[in-house]
Amino acid sequence: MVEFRLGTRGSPLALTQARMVRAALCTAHGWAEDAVELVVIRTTGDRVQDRALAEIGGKALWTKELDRALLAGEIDAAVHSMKDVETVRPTAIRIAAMLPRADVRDRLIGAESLDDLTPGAVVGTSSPRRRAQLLAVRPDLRIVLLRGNVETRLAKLAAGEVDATLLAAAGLDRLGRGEVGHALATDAMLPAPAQGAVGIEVRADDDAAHARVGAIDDAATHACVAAERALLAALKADCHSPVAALAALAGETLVLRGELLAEDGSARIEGFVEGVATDDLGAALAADLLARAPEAVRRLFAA
Ligand SMILES: NCc1[nH]cc(CCC(=O)O)c1CC(=O)O
Repeated sequence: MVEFRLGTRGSPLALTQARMVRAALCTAHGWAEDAVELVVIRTTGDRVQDRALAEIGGKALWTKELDRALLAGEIDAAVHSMKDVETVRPTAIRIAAMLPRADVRDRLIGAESLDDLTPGAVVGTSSPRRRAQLLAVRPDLRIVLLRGNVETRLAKLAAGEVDATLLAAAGLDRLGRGEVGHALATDAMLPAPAQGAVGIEVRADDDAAHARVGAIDDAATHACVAAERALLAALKADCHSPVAALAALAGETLVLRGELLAEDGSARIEGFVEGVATDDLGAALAADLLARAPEAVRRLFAA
């Protein structure tokens, strides 16, 4: 008997993550696997493959159709890569849980390290953050747009369309491609806010779904990702902004690192704050970074 309907995108990574959520729910509640039905929903981001996502209009590319299904009662919860979830969500929807976070790092594929990329190498990415971070250390690189799901990007690399690319370790690992590429230390390449985290959203008024999903929440991941998202929110930025952030918990203390970049990598402002995990940390770090950013960078944010 179906106890719970879980909405997900249909990409191989999304499906893998949805299956992980299903397994966690079944374990937590003693359900058989068929108690959780996976409902595949196609999003704008899945449909439009030929343009930079930032161009399509940015917001809600991966969430709008799942939001609609959730609010219409067609699904009880929606699974997302938290990295792709806007900071401002409909008030009728809330994040009920996050799975334990995976490897947060980016992997470089096509060279052993950033230093090993040949002069003028062509690196494919559709992420303004990765583009800016690459150019900050290697202004000689040619950064070109590379889109598609993880397997598509790897195929384009294999076909010689680009010399190298960067992908999240989390996605590669979850797809069983853990052998691909070389992980970059977070000091060299701070990840995107919420990278490696899978979140589950429910309707704000659905207390039953909230309780069921809340049972699988990883509190440490949730606190760290909330802090990273608070920084992004305070900057009025989104996943198409040249912003990196990573939080870590040491006991009760949360350390939030962040980075703003000029789109061409010509400026890079880094900082960190620490304290009790609240939204104030993100706001404090945003204010500090903006205060130290040159006008050309500040203009990109908090507009
Ligand atoms: N923006 C696409 C996206 N959203 C989540 C992941 C990977 C999994 C994750 O970071 O949680 C990816 C691909 C990538 O950046 O390599």
